[in-house]
Amino acid sequence: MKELNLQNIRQQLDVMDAQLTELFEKRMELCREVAEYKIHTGKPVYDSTREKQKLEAVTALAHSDFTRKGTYELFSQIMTISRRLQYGLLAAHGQAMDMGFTMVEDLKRENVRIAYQGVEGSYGHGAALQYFGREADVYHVKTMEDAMVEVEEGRADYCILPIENSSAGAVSDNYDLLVKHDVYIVAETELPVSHALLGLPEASLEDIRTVYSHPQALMQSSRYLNSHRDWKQISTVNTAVAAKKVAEEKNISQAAVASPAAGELYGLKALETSINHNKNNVTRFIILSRIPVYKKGSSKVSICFEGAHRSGSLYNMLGNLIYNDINMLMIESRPIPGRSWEYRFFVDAQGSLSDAAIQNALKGISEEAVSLRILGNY
Ligand SMILES: O=C(O)C(=O)C[C@]1(C(=O)O)C=C[C@@H](O)C=C1
Repeated sequence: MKELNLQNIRQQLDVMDAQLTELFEKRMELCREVAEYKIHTGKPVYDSTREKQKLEAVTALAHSDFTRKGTYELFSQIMTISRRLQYGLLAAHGQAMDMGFTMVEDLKRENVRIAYQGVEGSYGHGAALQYFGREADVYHVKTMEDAMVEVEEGRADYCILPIENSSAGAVSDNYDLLVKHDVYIVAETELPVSHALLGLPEASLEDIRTVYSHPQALMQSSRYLNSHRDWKQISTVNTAVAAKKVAEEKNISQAAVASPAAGELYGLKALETSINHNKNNVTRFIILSRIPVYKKGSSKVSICFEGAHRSGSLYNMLGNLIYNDINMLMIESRPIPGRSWEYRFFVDAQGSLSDAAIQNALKGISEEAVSLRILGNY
C-alpha cells in the first residue's frame, strides 16, 4: 500500500484550494459583467432555466453518485453567491425594488377610528387603549376578520389584532388573514396579560362554585383553578364576555377569569389577582392600516413568501438575509390553502425598508420566490 503522508496530502490540497479560489474569483468577475449587462438591459438576475441547465451540465461531468451530488450542491451555492453579488451591484446602481411603501414622520393619530375584536374590557380593547390612548375612538367587532374588513373598506383607519403570545405562541388565524386582506402592519404593542378572578362586589372566595372564561385563560390559570377542585370551569367566547355574564347574572357563586380592567368596567371585585402561572405572559398586538406606510426609524420588517416546492428552497430564500447581514427575528410557517403539505413562510427581520441591505434582500427573495408580500415595517 502506498505510504500515506498527511503533510504531503495537505500540501496538495492547499495548492488545489488556491487554484479553486482563483477560479472562483475569476468566475465572480464574469458575474460582475453579467450584472452590468443586466443593469443595462433590465433582465432579471435570477434565471432558473440557465441555472437548471448549468446544474445538469456540471453534474454530468462527475464520476460517482457522491461527487455528482456534491457538484450539484457546490454549484447551487456558487450561483447563489453570484446572485447576491449581482443584486448588490444592481442596488448600487439605484435599481432597488419599488416596495410600494411610503415613509412618514409619524402615524396619523388624530380623528382616527380603531376597530378591535371582542367586547369592551377584552385584552384587545386594552391593547387599543394602551397604544392609542384612553380617549381614542375605538369600537368592537365580532371576529378578527371583521376587524380587517373594517380597515380594508375604510370604516376604520386602523384595527388591532393579537399575533403572538409569549406562552401560547402564534395566533395562526391572524397570519392567514394577513395574506387574505389588503392591510399593512404599521405598529405593534405588547400587552402584559395578567388574569384576575373576578366576582360580585359582595362575594368572597368561599362563595365561588363556577368560573367562566375563554379556554386559553382557563388554561393559563389552570394551576390556581385546579387547586379549587370543587369549582366548575365553563368556557366563554371571550374573557370580557365572562366578566359581563357574572356582572349581569348577579349570582354570588359565579366568578370570571379576566383582566382587572374588565373587572373595573363591569363593577366586579378582584377576589384574586395574577392567577396565571406563567407570570411573564405577554401578548403582542399588531396595528393594521390600509395605507402602506412606515414610520421613520422603524426597525422590524415583516414579510410573507412562498418558495418553490423543492429541496433547499427555504434555505436559499433565507440566504438573502444572511448575505445581507440581516438578523432574522421570527419565522412561522402556515399551510397554503388548497395545497396539502405546502407552506408559506412569515418572517420578521430586523431593519427598515429604507436600508440598502433590506432592499437588496427583498429584491433577491422577490425574484427567487414564487410570491413575496411585504406585510409592513414598524
Ligand atoms: O447567466 C446568468 O444570467 C447569470 O446571472 C449567472 C448565473 C451563474 O452564476 O451562473 C447566476 C444567476 C442566474 O440565475 C444564472 C446564472
